[in-house]
Amino acid sequence: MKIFSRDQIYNADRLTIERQGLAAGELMERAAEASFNYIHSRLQGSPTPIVVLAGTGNNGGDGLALARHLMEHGYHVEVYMVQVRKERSPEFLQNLERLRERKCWPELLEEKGPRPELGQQHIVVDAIFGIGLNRVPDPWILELFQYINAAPSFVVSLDIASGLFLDRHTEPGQSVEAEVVLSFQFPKLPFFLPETGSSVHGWEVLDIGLDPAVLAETPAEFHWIYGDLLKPAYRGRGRFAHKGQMGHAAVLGGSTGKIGAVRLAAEAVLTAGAGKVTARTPRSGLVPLQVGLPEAMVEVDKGKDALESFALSVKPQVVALGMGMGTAAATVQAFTTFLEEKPQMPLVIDADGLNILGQNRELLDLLPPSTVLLPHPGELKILIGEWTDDFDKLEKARAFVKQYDCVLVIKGAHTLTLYRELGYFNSSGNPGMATAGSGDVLAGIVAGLIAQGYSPLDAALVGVFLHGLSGDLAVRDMGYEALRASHLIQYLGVAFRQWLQPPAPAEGQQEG
Ligand SMILES: NC(=O)C1=CN([C@@H]2O[C@H](COP(=O)(O)OP(=O)(O)OC[C@H]3O[C@@H](n4cnc5c(N)ncnc54)[C@H](OP(=O)(O)O)[C@@H]3O)[C@@H](O)[C@H]2O)[C@@H](O)CC1
Ligand SMILES: [K+]
Repeated sequence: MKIFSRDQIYNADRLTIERQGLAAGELMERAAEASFNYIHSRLQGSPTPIVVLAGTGNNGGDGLALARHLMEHGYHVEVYMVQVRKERSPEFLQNLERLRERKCWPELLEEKGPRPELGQQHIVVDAIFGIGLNRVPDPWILELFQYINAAPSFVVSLDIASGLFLDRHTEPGQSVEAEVVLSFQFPKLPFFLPETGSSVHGWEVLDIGLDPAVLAETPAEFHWIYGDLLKPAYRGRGRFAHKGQMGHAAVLGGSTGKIGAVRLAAEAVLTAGAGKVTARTPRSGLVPLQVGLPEAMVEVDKGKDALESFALSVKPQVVALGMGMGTAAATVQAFTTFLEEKPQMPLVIDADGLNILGQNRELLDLLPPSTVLLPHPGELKILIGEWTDDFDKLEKARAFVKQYDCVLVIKGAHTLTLYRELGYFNSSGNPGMATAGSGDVLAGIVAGLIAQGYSPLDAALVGVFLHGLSGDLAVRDMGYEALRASHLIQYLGVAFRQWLQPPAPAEGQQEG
């Protein structure tokens, strides 16, 4: 699903009005109706008091229109106009008039004066600012945000949590914290970034019927990725498939005490469907790997505790390297020689492979095109340098991807894959996956998919998604705490099956 920028949203809004011949206020009415339906389907007419806080622009207008629908359905609604500025948008005024016609006179909420009571029983609709926010709000408005955040009420924000900038950094504490954001037509970029995403506990995209042709023809820089979008990338296998056709991946890494990382990655390669895996480790890895993973072929290096050569006697379709590898001088030299000899297959690089690249930056120029790099935030810093905030991080990461023509997978709550000009946020996964070895499993899955013929970008997107889905399925049985990386491999088969199931019929439809 596309994530539009502010200009793109305003443009889609304008073109929809033109192409569909809509009257002024029609889109606002659709946004309000969709928000009403969301709230009404959950409250079912219960006497929960609802406090609507409306700014003076179109986001405020959405709030007023929603208040009208709620009142017409018998809800108890208190409406406040937050005087964020003197000017009022025409559609705000139109909806204010409609409320007054229904004998509702919203109270003005200004710098001075009382604040509404916000108790545990209240639902607060935050319609103070939408995507039009273009400067830091006045101090009294920031205080009002804090007042809302300190209240025990359930906060529903319209379109975006008020105070969050759509396209730049928001300082902590300068926005409303929403239990749920009802986001019109698209999710918004700040939902996915760790610094701002924490003010949005949940979000729902509500369709307000923006013109489908406009949505299709507008290119977006960022996308939100879920399973159905990835299905066309699936490469099935024919009835006559044999292991020689299902691909061969090599996993290079490990050091004494960290052989398990190679074992996890190699096991994930096979569980992701590759026909064969060869693990190359120091000599200390031979016994644990042969015993622990009988399906793997093992090549041992002359180095006892660390890899001293990357020279493989086999010709795999992909090489994954770096997990548990250490950064011993001999290993750095081996990695350098390997890259200087221009490897002819795609590479997947993780962990110490990334640390070595960051500390020997001339090696970055030797990476084959579309190499997949899988940094966690600490490794990312080594690659792209320090960043001041998440937007700065995005900019630096995108410049890095452009310079080195790589697929950069930034691991985190919404793992972000960057390739060429585009970014893809993943939708699966959970905090239980913040556990040792989780990254080794991901690297193995991605390599296993490339071995089977997936492009490096598709392998990264599908791999990240399945890894997260596997975590989501595993957590149902064992909870966050007990989840270990091995479970991610164990549940991978169920994750594949769930991914490939036909979509569930929409509500109200019968399977036929
Ligand atoms: N696009 C769509 O598809 C649809 C959009 N809809 C809704 O419209 C919303 C966008 O509405 P909007 O453009 O009127 O902006 P909004 O956020 O209400 O702000 C109002 C004005 O406040 C101002 N301002 C900015 N910062 C400020 C500050 N710190 N302190 C004080 N003032 C400040 C700034 O004006 P300025 O003062 O710069 O002239 C700004 O224009 C969108 O989020 C969605 O809810 C739906 O109705 C239907 C379809
Ligand atoms: K809002």
